[in-house]
Amino acid sequence: MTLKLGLPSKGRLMDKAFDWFGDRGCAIALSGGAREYAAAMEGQPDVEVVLLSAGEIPRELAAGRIHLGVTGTDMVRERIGHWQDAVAQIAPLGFGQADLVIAVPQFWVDVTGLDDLDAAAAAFRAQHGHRLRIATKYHRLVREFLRAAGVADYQLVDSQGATEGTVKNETAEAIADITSTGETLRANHLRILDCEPILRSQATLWRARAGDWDGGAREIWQSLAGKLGLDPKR
Ligand SMILES: Nc1ncnc2c1ncn2[C@@H]1O[C@H](COP(=O)(O)OP(=O)(O)OP(=O)(O)O)[C@@H](O)[C@H]1O
Ligand SMILES: O=P(O)(O)OC[C@H]1O[C@H](OP(=O)(O)OP(=O)(O)O)[C@H](O)[C@@H]1O
Repeated sequence: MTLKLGLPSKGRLMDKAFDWFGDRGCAIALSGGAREYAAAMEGQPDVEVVLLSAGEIPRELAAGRIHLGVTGTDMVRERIGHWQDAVAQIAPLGFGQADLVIAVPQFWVDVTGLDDLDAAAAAFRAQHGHRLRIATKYHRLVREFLRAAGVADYQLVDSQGATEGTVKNETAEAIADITSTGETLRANHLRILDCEPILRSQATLWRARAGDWDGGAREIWQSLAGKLGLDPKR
């Protein structure tokens, strides 16, 4: 029996996740070449490191195919309905911080807050005969947020990457995406709406509620949690 730990398979999130475990005495290293999606935790043959797309880790956790996983809060909340029923949040990891925000063109000088967006959306529909388009990959989170804010006259258009470019490309009037430094938004002449972010996200260690925990995985996790200084009961 092994404990399956899902980690992001590339980029900053992978490097920082490896560092986080390494800093706590559980070094993880790629076990094949740099391009082979294989890694192992030193001295822990009972922990199987599974490298996955950050966006797919929520699904694997929810299905119980991995016991533990590292991915952003945004990914879990967007991709798992009733996420608390499917996963337990073990610990925020202190990296991958980013805010999910709504941004509009800088030249929309009359639109600063959510009320203005609502008004602009109604005016847009009256003028153009279709709803204002907001490009995003965070459909669930944006819908919930705008419903709570009373903004209804919009439509979401799916954008799985380069979302900030959709306004210039005229496939959307506004966007909702993750930002950390704000550079990508500024470079694309967009301005964040003056309101709380939809979500403040960071990389987090999650535990699957489903899956096979009884054949030894629970004990491996309890031992690993001790090494990592985490609460094994979470
Ligand atoms: N600029 C950023 N700064 C910090 N964290 C970020 C930034 N952009 C994205 N993230 C976080 O990184 C995680 C992965 O996001 P992203 O959408 O970039 O996945 P990806 O790189 O496309 O990965 P994959 O394609 O493998 O799913 C998310 O939790 C997200 O919040
Ligand atoms: O506020 P900033 O510091 O400019 O960061 C924001 C950018 O970072 C993420 O993109 P990433 O580089 O991860 O690539 P992606 O767009 O392909 O997901 C996100 O989608 C933004 O585009």
